[in-house]
Amino acid sequence: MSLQYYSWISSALFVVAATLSAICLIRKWFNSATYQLKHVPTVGGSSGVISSYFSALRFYFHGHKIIQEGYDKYHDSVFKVSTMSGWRVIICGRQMIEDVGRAPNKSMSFHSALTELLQAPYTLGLAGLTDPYHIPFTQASLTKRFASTHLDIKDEIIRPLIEDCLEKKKQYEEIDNKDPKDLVSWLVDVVQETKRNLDVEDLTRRILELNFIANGVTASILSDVLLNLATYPEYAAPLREEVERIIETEGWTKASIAKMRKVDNFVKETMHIGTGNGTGNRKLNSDFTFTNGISLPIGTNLSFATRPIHYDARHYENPTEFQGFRFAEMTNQEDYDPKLQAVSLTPEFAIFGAGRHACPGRFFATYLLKITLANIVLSYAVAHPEDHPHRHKQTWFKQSQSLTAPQNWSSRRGCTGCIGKDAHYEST
Ligand code: HEM
Repeated sequence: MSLQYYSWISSALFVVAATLSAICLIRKWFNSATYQLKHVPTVGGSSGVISSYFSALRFYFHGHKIIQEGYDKYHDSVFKVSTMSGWRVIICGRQMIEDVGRAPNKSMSFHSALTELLQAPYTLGLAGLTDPYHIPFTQASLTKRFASTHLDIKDEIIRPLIEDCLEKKKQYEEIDNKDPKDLVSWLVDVVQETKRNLDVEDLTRRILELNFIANGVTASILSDVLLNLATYPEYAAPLREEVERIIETEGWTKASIAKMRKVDNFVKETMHIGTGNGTGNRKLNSDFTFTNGISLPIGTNLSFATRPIHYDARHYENPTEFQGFRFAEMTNQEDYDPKLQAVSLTPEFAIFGAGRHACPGRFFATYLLKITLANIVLSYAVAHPEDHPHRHKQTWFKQSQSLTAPQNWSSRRGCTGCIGKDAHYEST
Protein backbone atom coordinates (compact mmCIF):
# COMPACT_ATOMS: atom_id res chain seq x y z
CA MET A 1 0.00 0.00 0.00
CA SER A 2 1.21 3.47 -0.77
CA LEU A 3 2.40 6.01 1.77
CA GLN A 4 -0.49 8.25 0.74
CA TYR A 5 -2.97 5.54 1.71
CA TYR A 6 -1.46 5.20 5.26
CA SER A 7 -1.54 8.93 5.70
CA TRP A 8 -5.23 8.98 4.70
CA ILE A 9 -6.06 6.18 7.19
CA SER A 10 -4.26 7.93 10.08
CA SER A 11 -5.98 11.24 9.29
CA ALA A 12 -9.34 9.50 9.26
CA LEU A 13 -8.58 7.79 12.61
CA PHE A 14 -7.53 11.12 14.08
CA VAL A 15 -10.77 12.77 12.95
CA VAL A 16 -12.85 9.88 14.39
CA ALA A 17 -10.96 10.00 17.72
CA ALA A 18 -11.25 13.79 17.93
CA THR A 19 -14.97 13.65 17.11
CA LEU A 20 -15.59 10.93 19.73
CA SER A 21 -13.63 12.88 22.36
CA ALA A 22 -15.58 16.04 21.55
CA ILE A 23 -18.88 14.11 21.81
CA CYS A 24 -17.79 12.66 25.19
CA LEU A 25 -16.75 16.09 26.47
CA ILE A 26 -19.97 17.71 25.27
CA ARG A 27 -22.01 14.91 26.86
CA LYS A 28 -20.05 15.22 30.08
CA TRP A 29 -20.60 18.98 30.09
CA PHE A 30 -24.38 18.65 29.52
CA ASN A 31 -24.54 16.03 32.30
CA SER A 32 -22.38 18.05 34.68
CA ALA A 33 -23.90 19.60 37.79
CA THR A 34 -22.56 22.98 36.66
CA TYR A 35 -24.63 22.82 33.46
CA GLN A 36 -27.69 21.24 35.08
CA LEU A 37 -27.72 23.92 37.78
CA LYS A 38 -27.08 26.82 35.39
CA HIS A 39 -30.55 28.24 36.11
CA VAL A 40 -29.68 28.52 39.83
CA PRO A 41 -27.76 31.75 40.54
CA THR A 42 -24.24 31.40 41.92
CA VAL A 43 -23.20 33.41 44.98
CA GLY A 44 -19.71 33.84 46.40
CA GLY A 45 -17.72 33.84 43.17
CA SER A 46 -17.90 32.59 39.63
CA SER A 47 -19.32 29.30 38.39
CA GLY A 48 -16.48 28.66 35.92
CA VAL A 49 -15.02 25.16 35.84
CA ILE A 50 -11.67 26.27 37.34
CA SER A 51 -12.64 29.54 39.02
CA SER A 52 -15.37 27.82 41.07
CA TYR A 53 -12.57 26.08 43.01
CA PHE A 54 -11.35 29.49 44.14
CA SER A 55 -14.91 30.25 45.27
CA ALA A 56 -14.89 26.92 47.14
CA LEU A 57 -11.71 27.96 48.94
CA ARG A 58 -13.34 31.26 49.89
CA PHE A 59 -16.37 29.32 51.19
CA TYR A 60 -14.18 27.60 53.83
CA PHE A 61 -13.63 30.84 55.72
CA HIS A 62 -16.47 33.12 54.61
CA GLY A 63 -19.29 30.61 54.15
CA HIS A 64 -21.65 32.39 56.53
CA LYS A 65 -21.15 35.74 54.75
CA ILE A 66 -21.69 34.14 51.35
CA ILE A 67 -24.91 32.51 52.54
CA GLN A 68 -26.14 35.79 54.00
CA GLU A 69 -25.28 37.58 50.74
CA GLY A 70 -27.24 34.98 48.77
CA TYR A 71 -30.20 35.17 51.13
CA ASP A 72 -30.31 38.97 50.86
CA LYS A 73 -30.69 38.59 47.07
CA TYR A 74 -32.82 35.45 46.82
CA HIS A 75 -34.72 35.20 50.12
CA ASP A 76 -37.79 33.59 48.49
CA SER A 77 -35.86 31.30 46.23
CA VAL A 78 -32.57 29.38 45.93
CA PHE A 79 -28.95 30.04 45.08
CA LYS A 80 -25.87 27.85 44.85
CA VAL A 81 -22.43 28.01 46.44
CA SER A 82 -19.29 26.24 45.38
CA THR A 83 -17.69 23.76 47.81
CA MET A 84 -14.71 21.47 47.27
CA SER A 85 -17.06 18.49 46.93
CA GLY A 86 -19.39 20.21 44.44
CA TRP A 87 -22.28 22.66 44.30
CA ARG A 88 -24.55 23.10 47.31
CA VAL A 89 -27.96 24.62 46.70
CA ILE A 90 -29.19 26.83 49.54
CA ILE A 91 -32.95 26.88 50.13
CA CYS A 92 -34.39 30.17 51.41
CA GLY A 93 -38.13 30.47 50.81
CA ARG A 94 -40.76 29.38 53.34
CA GLN A 95 -42.69 27.35 50.78
CA MET A 96 -39.54 25.63 49.55
CA ILE A 97 -38.58 24.62 53.11
CA GLU A 98 -42.04 23.12 53.52
CA ASP A 99 -41.56 21.26 50.22
CA VAL A 100 -38.30 19.78 51.55
CA GLY A 101 -40.05 18.77 54.78
CA ARG A 102 -42.82 16.99 52.85
CA ALA A 103 -40.66 15.37 50.20
CA PRO A 104 -40.66 11.55 50.32
CA ASN A 105 -37.37 9.66 50.78
CA LYS A 106 -37.51 8.48 47.19
CA SER A 107 -37.20 12.11 46.07
CA MET A 108 -34.64 13.38 48.52
CA SER A 109 -32.60 11.66 51.16
CA PHE A 110 -31.37 12.94 54.49
CA HIS A 111 -29.23 9.85 55.00
CA SER A 112 -27.43 10.12 51.63
CA ALA A 113 -26.69 13.75 52.45
CA LEU A 114 -25.30 12.71 55.83
CA THR A 115 -23.29 9.85 54.33
CA GLU A 116 -21.50 12.40 52.17
CA LEU A 117 -21.22 15.19 54.72
CA LEU A 118 -19.86 12.95 57.46
CA GLN A 119 -17.92 10.69 55.06
CA ALA A 120 -19.74 7.85 56.81
CA PRO A 121 -17.79 4.92 55.28
CA TYR A 122 -14.65 6.27 56.99
CA THR A 123 -16.20 7.62 60.19
CA LEU A 124 -19.48 6.15 61.49
CA GLY A 125 -19.78 3.20 59.13
CA LEU A 126 -22.63 2.67 56.68
CA ALA A 127 -24.85 0.23 58.59
CA GLY A 128 -26.49 2.94 60.69
CA LEU A 129 -27.44 4.90 57.58
CA THR A 130 -28.59 2.01 55.39
CA ASP A 131 -30.70 0.37 58.12
CA PRO A 132 -31.36 3.21 60.59
CA TYR A 133 -33.66 1.32 63.02
CA HIS A 134 -32.21 3.29 65.93
CA ILE A 135 -33.64 6.55 64.51
CA PRO A 136 -37.37 5.81 64.96
CA PHE A 137 -36.39 4.49 68.37
CA THR A 138 -35.14 7.99 69.22
CA GLN A 139 -38.53 9.39 68.33
CA ALA A 140 -40.89 6.90 69.85
CA SER A 141 -39.22 5.17 72.79
CA LEU A 142 -36.86 7.89 73.93
CA THR A 143 -39.43 10.67 73.81
CA LYS A 144 -41.94 8.50 75.69
CA ARG A 145 -39.51 7.45 78.39
CA PHE A 146 -37.12 10.31 78.96
CA ALA A 147 -39.05 11.97 81.76
CA SER A 148 -38.36 9.18 84.19
CA THR A 149 -35.00 8.03 82.92
CA HIS A 150 -33.00 10.83 81.40
CA LEU A 151 -30.62 11.00 84.33
CA ASP A 152 -29.74 7.36 83.84
CA ILE A 153 -28.58 7.78 80.26
CA LYS A 154 -24.88 7.26 80.09
CA ASP A 155 -22.51 9.61 78.33
CA GLU A 156 -20.12 7.03 77.10
CA ILE A 157 -20.69 3.54 75.88
CA ILE A 158 -17.40 1.42 74.44
CA ARG A 159 -18.25 -3.12 74.36
CA PRO A 160 -18.18 -4.47 77.98
CA LEU A 161 -21.22 -2.36 78.85
CA ILE A 162 -23.25 -4.01 76.08
CA GLU A 163 -22.21 -7.47 77.19
CA ASP A 164 -23.03 -6.57 80.76
CA CYS A 165 -26.40 -5.30 79.60
CA LEU A 166 -27.14 -8.50 77.70
CA GLU A 167 -26.36 -10.50 80.83
CA LYS A 168 -28.55 -8.26 83.00
CA LYS A 169 -31.33 -8.43 80.47
CA LYS A 170 -31.26 -12.20 80.65
CA GLN A 171 -31.52 -12.00 84.42
CA TYR A 172 -34.35 -9.45 84.32
CA GLU A 173 -36.31 -11.67 81.99
CA GLU A 174 -35.77 -14.58 84.30
CA ILE A 175 -36.60 -12.63 87.49
CA ASP A 176 -39.47 -10.36 86.43
CA ASN A 177 -40.57 -8.08 83.66
CA LYS A 178 -38.61 -5.06 84.86
CA ASP A 179 -37.96 -2.51 82.10
CA PRO A 180 -34.29 -1.47 82.24
CA LYS A 181 -33.71 2.23 81.81
CA ASP A 182 -30.74 2.67 79.57
CA LEU A 183 -30.13 3.21 75.88
CA VAL A 184 -28.26 -0.05 75.36
CA SER A 185 -31.09 -2.13 76.77
CA TRP A 186 -33.69 -0.29 74.71
CA LEU A 187 -31.73 -0.87 71.52
CA VAL A 188 -31.22 -4.54 72.38
CA ASP A 189 -35.02 -4.73 72.82
CA VAL A 190 -35.55 -3.28 69.33
CA VAL A 191 -33.04 -5.74 67.82
CA GLN A 192 -34.73 -8.70 69.48
CA GLU A 193 -38.28 -7.57 68.73
CA THR A 194 -37.48 -7.01 65.06
CA LYS A 195 -35.45 -10.26 64.83
CA ARG A 196 -32.28 -8.55 63.59
CA ASN A 197 -28.82 -9.96 64.19
CA LEU A 198 -27.46 -9.01 67.56
CA ASP A 199 -24.05 -7.77 66.45
CA VAL A 200 -22.22 -6.08 69.34
CA GLU A 201 -19.93 -4.03 67.10
CA ASP A 202 -22.88 -2.77 65.05
CA LEU A 203 -24.76 -1.81 68.23
CA THR A 204 -21.68 -0.01 69.53
CA ARG A 205 -21.49 2.05 66.34
CA ARG A 206 -25.16 2.99 66.55
CA ILE A 207 -24.77 4.10 70.16
CA LEU A 208 -21.71 6.15 69.25
CA GLU A 209 -23.64 7.62 66.31
CA LEU A 210 -26.52 8.65 68.58
CA ASN A 211 -24.07 10.09 71.09
CA PHE A 212 -22.35 11.99 68.29
CA ILE A 213 -25.64 13.38 66.96
CA ALA A 214 -27.12 14.12 70.37
CA ASN A 215 -24.45 15.18 72.82
CA GLY A 216 -22.24 17.66 70.96
CA VAL A 217 -24.96 19.99 69.78
CA THR A 218 -26.95 19.82 73.02
CA ALA A 219 -23.84 20.56 75.11
CA SER A 220 -22.96 23.45 72.77
CA ILE A 221 -26.40 24.95 73.17
CA LEU A 222 -26.24 24.55 76.93
CA SER A 223 -22.94 26.48 76.92
CA ASP A 224 -24.62 29.15 74.83
CA VAL A 225 -27.56 29.30 77.27
CA LEU A 226 -25.12 29.84 80.15
CA LEU A 227 -23.18 32.48 78.23
CA ASN A 228 -26.43 34.32 77.53
CA LEU A 229 -27.37 34.10 81.21
CA ALA A 230 -24.01 35.63 82.12
CA THR A 231 -24.28 38.30 79.41
CA TYR A 232 -27.89 39.22 80.27
CA PRO A 233 -28.17 38.71 84.07
CA GLU A 234 -31.45 40.67 84.17
CA TYR A 235 -33.20 37.47 82.99
CA ALA A 236 -32.12 35.46 86.04
CA ALA A 237 -34.73 36.87 88.46
CA PRO A 238 -37.84 36.33 86.26
CA LEU A 239 -36.60 32.86 85.33
CA ARG A 240 -36.03 31.98 88.99
CA GLU A 241 -39.44 33.35 89.97
CA GLU A 242 -41.14 31.16 87.36
CA VAL A 243 -39.26 28.00 88.34
CA GLU A 244 -39.91 28.53 92.08
CA ARG A 245 -43.60 29.23 91.56
CA ILE A 246 -44.15 26.14 89.43
CA ILE A 247 -42.15 23.62 91.43
CA GLU A 248 -43.67 24.83 94.69
CA THR A 249 -47.08 23.66 93.57
CA GLU A 250 -46.18 20.86 91.17
CA GLY A 251 -42.70 19.60 92.02
CA TRP A 252 -40.13 18.47 89.41
CA THR A 253 -42.18 16.59 86.85
CA LYS A 254 -42.28 16.44 83.07
CA ALA A 255 -45.56 18.40 83.19
CA SER A 256 -44.13 21.11 85.45
CA ILE A 257 -41.11 21.61 83.15
CA ALA A 258 -43.56 21.95 80.24
CA LYS A 259 -45.26 24.84 82.06
CA MET A 260 -42.04 26.88 82.34
CA ARG A 261 -42.60 29.13 79.35
CA LYS A 262 -39.91 31.69 80.22
CA VAL A 263 -37.36 28.92 80.60
CA ASP A 264 -38.53 27.47 77.26
CA ASN A 265 -38.26 30.92 75.70
CA PHE A 266 -34.78 31.61 76.94
CA VAL A 267 -33.60 28.29 75.47
CA LYS A 268 -35.44 28.93 72.20
CA GLU A 269 -34.08 32.46 71.81
CA THR A 270 -30.57 31.11 72.44
CA MET A 271 -31.08 28.65 69.57
CA HIS A 272 -32.81 31.26 67.39
CA ILE A 273 -29.98 33.73 67.61
CA GLY A 274 -26.98 31.43 68.03
CA THR A 275 -27.54 29.10 65.09
CA GLY A 276 -25.24 28.31 62.16
CA ASN A 277 -26.44 27.22 58.72
CA GLY A 278 -26.06 23.46 58.76
CA THR A 279 -29.68 22.24 58.89
CA GLY A 280 -32.01 20.75 56.28
CA ASN A 281 -29.31 18.76 54.51
CA ARG A 282 -30.70 16.57 51.74
CA LYS A 283 -29.43 14.88 48.57
CA LEU A 284 -31.85 14.51 45.65
CA ASN A 285 -32.57 10.90 44.67
CA SER A 286 -34.46 12.07 41.59
CA ASP A 287 -35.13 15.32 39.73
CA PHE A 288 -37.35 17.46 41.94
CA THR A 289 -39.68 20.36 41.17
CA PHE A 290 -40.66 22.68 44.02
CA THR A 291 -44.19 24.07 44.20
CA ASN A 292 -42.92 27.44 42.92
CA GLY A 293 -41.73 25.71 39.74
CA ILE A 294 -37.98 25.66 40.44
CA SER A 295 -36.49 22.31 39.37
CA LEU A 296 -33.31 20.72 40.64
CA PRO A 297 -31.60 17.67 39.12
CA ILE A 298 -30.89 14.30 40.74
CA GLY A 299 -27.73 14.31 42.87
CA THR A 300 -28.11 17.93 44.04
CA ASN A 301 -27.09 18.63 47.65
CA LEU A 302 -29.32 21.03 49.59
CA SER A 303 -29.17 22.95 52.86
CA PHE A 304 -31.32 25.63 54.48
CA ALA A 305 -30.16 29.22 54.95
CA THR A 306 -30.96 28.72 58.63
CA ARG A 307 -29.16 31.70 60.13
CA PRO A 308 -30.32 34.35 57.63
CA ILE A 309 -33.87 33.01 58.01
CA HIS A 310 -33.59 33.45 61.80
CA TYR A 311 -32.12 36.92 61.27
CA ASP A 312 -34.76 38.10 58.80
CA ALA A 313 -36.61 41.25 59.92
CA ARG A 314 -39.62 40.04 57.92
CA HIS A 315 -39.98 37.21 60.44
CA TYR A 316 -38.76 38.76 63.70
CA GLU A 317 -38.69 42.26 65.14
CA ASN A 318 -35.10 43.32 65.88
CA PRO A 319 -33.98 39.86 64.84
CA THR A 320 -30.32 40.25 65.79
CA GLU A 321 -30.98 41.47 69.31
CA PHE A 322 -31.08 38.88 72.08
CA GLN A 323 -34.59 38.99 73.56
CA GLY A 324 -34.79 36.22 76.13
CA PHE A 325 -38.61 36.18 76.23
CA ARG A 326 -39.15 37.05 72.55
CA PHE A 327 -41.55 34.21 71.78
CA ALA A 328 -43.67 34.46 74.94
CA GLU A 329 -44.05 38.16 74.21
CA MET A 330 -45.34 37.41 70.70
CA THR A 331 -48.63 36.34 72.25
CA ASN A 332 -50.73 37.85 75.01
CA GLN A 333 -52.56 34.61 75.62
CA GLU A 334 -52.46 33.12 79.09
CA ASP A 335 -51.50 29.74 77.65
CA TYR A 336 -48.29 29.58 75.71
CA ASP A 337 -49.09 28.94 72.04
CA PRO A 338 -47.71 25.44 71.30
CA LYS A 339 -46.47 26.69 67.94
CA LEU A 340 -44.13 29.07 69.77
CA GLN A 341 -42.50 26.41 71.95
CA ALA A 342 -38.85 25.55 71.45
CA VAL A 343 -39.66 22.11 69.99
CA SER A 344 -42.10 23.38 67.38
CA LEU A 345 -41.05 23.35 63.74
CA THR A 346 -41.72 26.29 61.47
CA PRO A 347 -39.87 27.43 58.34
CA GLU A 348 -38.86 30.54 60.33
CA PHE A 349 -37.30 28.48 63.14
CA ALA A 350 -35.30 25.84 61.33
CA ILE A 351 -32.68 24.76 63.86
CA PHE A 352 -34.26 21.29 64.13
CA GLY A 353 -34.73 20.96 60.36
CA ALA A 354 -38.08 20.28 58.73
CA GLY A 355 -40.63 17.58 58.04
CA ARG A 356 -40.14 13.84 58.16
CA HIS A 357 -36.42 14.02 59.08
CA ALA A 358 -36.70 16.89 61.54
CA CYS A 359 -34.74 16.14 64.69
CA PRO A 360 -36.59 13.39 66.60
CA GLY A 361 -34.40 14.09 69.66
CA ARG A 362 -35.61 17.68 70.02
CA PHE A 363 -38.14 16.85 72.77
CA PHE A 364 -35.43 15.15 74.79
CA ALA A 365 -32.84 17.85 74.03
CA THR A 366 -35.05 20.81 74.97
CA TYR A 367 -36.27 18.97 78.07
CA LEU A 368 -32.66 18.48 79.17
CA LEU A 369 -31.77 22.10 78.39
CA LYS A 370 -34.81 23.39 80.24
CA ILE A 371 -34.44 21.24 83.35
CA THR A 372 -30.74 22.13 83.52
CA LEU A 373 -31.40 25.88 83.12
CA ALA A 374 -34.20 25.69 85.72
CA ASN A 375 -31.86 24.03 88.23
CA ILE A 376 -29.04 26.46 87.51
CA VAL A 377 -31.12 29.62 87.98
CA LEU A 378 -32.33 28.27 91.33
CA SER A 379 -28.88 27.50 92.68
CA TYR A 380 -26.35 29.76 90.95
CA ALA A 381 -25.69 33.30 89.82
CA VAL A 382 -23.99 32.95 86.45
CA ALA A 383 -21.41 35.59 85.49
CA HIS A 384 -18.42 36.00 83.20
CA PRO A 385 -15.06 35.86 84.98
CA GLU A 386 -14.11 39.23 86.47
CA ASP A 387 -10.88 39.43 84.53
CA HIS A 388 -12.69 38.71 81.25
CA PRO A 389 -16.24 40.04 81.42
CA HIS A 390 -17.14 39.50 77.74
CA ARG A 391 -17.74 36.63 75.37
CA HIS A 392 -15.19 35.64 72.78
CA LYS A 393 -15.95 35.98 69.12
CA GLN A 394 -16.78 32.83 67.22
CA THR A 395 -14.88 31.19 64.40
CA TRP A 396 -16.69 29.92 61.32
CA PHE A 397 -15.89 26.97 59.10
CA LYS A 398 -17.83 26.76 55.85
CA GLN A 399 -21.47 27.38 56.73
CA SER A 400 -21.13 26.22 60.32
CA GLN A 401 -20.09 27.66 63.61
CA SER A 402 -19.80 26.10 66.98
CA LEU A 403 -22.99 27.08 68.76
CA THR A 404 -21.33 28.24 71.95
CA ALA A 405 -21.29 31.92 70.99
CA PRO A 406 -22.29 34.04 68.05
CA GLN A 407 -19.81 35.77 65.79
CA ASN A 408 -19.62 39.31 64.57
CA TRP A 409 -20.92 41.09 67.58
CA SER A 410 -20.13 44.76 67.72
CA SER A 411 -19.21 45.48 71.29
CA ARG A 412 -19.97 48.99 72.45
CA ARG A 413 -17.60 48.41 75.33
CA GLY A 414 -14.71 48.48 72.92
CA CYS A 415 -13.12 45.14 73.84
CA THR A 416 -11.79 43.85 70.53
CA GLY A 417 -12.50 40.18 70.05
CA CYS A 418 -15.07 40.08 72.81
CA ILE A 419 -18.82 40.41 73.12
CA GLY A 420 -20.36 42.90 75.49
CA LYS A 421 -23.73 42.94 77.22
CA ASP A 422 -25.06 45.72 75.03
CA ALA A 423 -23.86 44.16 71.83
CA HIS A 424 -26.15 43.28 68.94
CA TYR A 425 -25.79 40.40 66.55
CA GLU A 426 -24.83 41.50 63.06
CA SER A 427 -26.40 39.81 60.10
CA THR A 428 -23.17 39.45 58.11
C1 HEM B 1 -30.61 21.09 70.77
C2 HEM B 1 -30.02 20.01 70.29
C3 HEM B 1 -30.23 19.45 68.92
C4 HEM B 1 -30.31 20.09 67.71
C5 HEM B 1 -30.18 21.58 67.43
C6 HEM B 1 -30.52 19.07 66.70
C7 HEM B 1 -30.66 19.34 65.35
C8 HEM B 1 -30.91 18.37 64.39
C9 HEM B 1 -31.09 18.64 62.97
C10 HEM B 1 -31.01 19.99 62.30
C11 HEM B 1 -31.33 17.46 62.36
C12 HEM B 1 -31.58 17.24 60.86
C13 HEM B 1 -33.03 17.59 60.56
C14 HEM B 1 -33.34 17.92 59.12
O1 HEM B 1 -32.43 18.02 58.33
O2 HEM B 1 -34.55 18.10 58.75
C15 HEM B 1 -31.29 16.43 63.38
C16 HEM B 1 -31.48 15.10 63.13
C17 HEM B 1 -31.44 14.13 64.11
N1 HEM B 1 -31.29 14.33 65.47
FE1 HEM B 1 -31.02 16.10 66.41
N2 HEM B 1 -30.58 17.85 67.31
C18 HEM B 1 -30.40 18.03 68.67
C19 HEM B 1 -30.40 17.06 69.64
C20 HEM B 1 -30.62 15.73 69.43
C21 HEM B 1 -30.69 14.71 70.45
C22 HEM B 1 -30.52 14.95 71.95
C23 HEM B 1 -30.91 13.53 69.82
C24 HEM B 1 -31.08 12.12 70.39
C25 HEM B 1 -31.35 11.85 71.61
C26 HEM B 1 -31.00 13.80 68.41
C27 HEM B 1 -31.22 12.85 67.45
C28 HEM B 1 -31.33 13.11 66.09
C29 HEM B 1 -31.50 12.07 65.10
C30 HEM B 1 -31.58 10.58 65.38
C31 HEM B 1 -31.57 12.71 63.85
C32 HEM B 1 -31.75 12.05 62.48
C33 HEM B 1 -33.22 12.02 62.08
C34 HEM B 1 -33.49 11.19 60.83
O3 HEM B 1 -32.61 10.44 60.43
O4 HEM B 1 -34.60 11.28 60.28
N3 HEM B 1 -30.82 15.14 68.20
N4 HEM B 1 -31.05 17.01 64.60
